[in-house]
Amino acid sequence: MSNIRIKNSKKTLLSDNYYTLNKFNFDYQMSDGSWVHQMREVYERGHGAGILLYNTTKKTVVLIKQFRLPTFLHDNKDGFLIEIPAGLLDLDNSEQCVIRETEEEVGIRLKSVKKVYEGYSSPGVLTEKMHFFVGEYTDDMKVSEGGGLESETEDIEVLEIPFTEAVRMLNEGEIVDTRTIVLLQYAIIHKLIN
Ligand SMILES: Nc1nc2c(ncn2[C@@H]2O[C@H](COP(=O)(O)OP(=O)(O)O[C@H]3O[C@H](CO)[C@@H](O)[C@H](O)[C@@H]3O)[C@@H](O)[C@H]2O)c(=O)[nH]1
Ligand SMILES: [Mg+2]
Repeated sequence: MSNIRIKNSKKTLLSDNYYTLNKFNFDYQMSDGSWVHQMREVYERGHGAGILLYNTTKKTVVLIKQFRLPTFLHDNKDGFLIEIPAGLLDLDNSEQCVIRETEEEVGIRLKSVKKVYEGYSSPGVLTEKMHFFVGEYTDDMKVSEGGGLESETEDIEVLEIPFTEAVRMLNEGEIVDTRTIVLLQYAIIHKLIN
């Protein structure tokens, strides 16, 4: 059996307002070799990068809080979510993107970052691949208040909190953003802060 298990793919545009939603009709070869017809909707909004900022002296991390409409529409009472700083990749590479987003969102100017994972955000429906970073910060890297771009009507609260408090929030279900969960777990596993 060939590695390529789909054929006769036909794409139909459903929406291209801000990002792009397409419907795909295609034939899919099942594991037993038979062919079936399938339809899937796929949302294309590019790729993303996010970072866990940590300070080994103060034993703190920097997270952000912002309104996320989809969470408000489902279960998240006031719609505000605690997250890692993150953004959509423009034409730049993921390191440059995450350094730019860090300065825009939390006002910290990083010199270097470390990529730790790449992973699909929601592979059943989104094309997006997320690039995960960690970065060490110190107080002298603070260059502004952050808060996001006014031109994009971003409204971001910056939270610098003890790592132990972030871990408590993770364990008690107060942090419900998957990307933030992933990087806090990375920090625990790799003992970024002792
Ligand atoms: N007008 C309009 N503006 C939009 C829309 N969607 C997004 N935007 C604008 O695009 C900006 C995107 O900000 P970024 O910081 O680049 O992205 P992000 O929303 O933080 O996304 C990050 O987190 C997502 C997880 O929720 C990730 O999916 C994404 O890859 C990235 O890491 C928003 O502030 C907003 O101004 C829309 O439908 N309409
Ligand atoms: Mg963002």
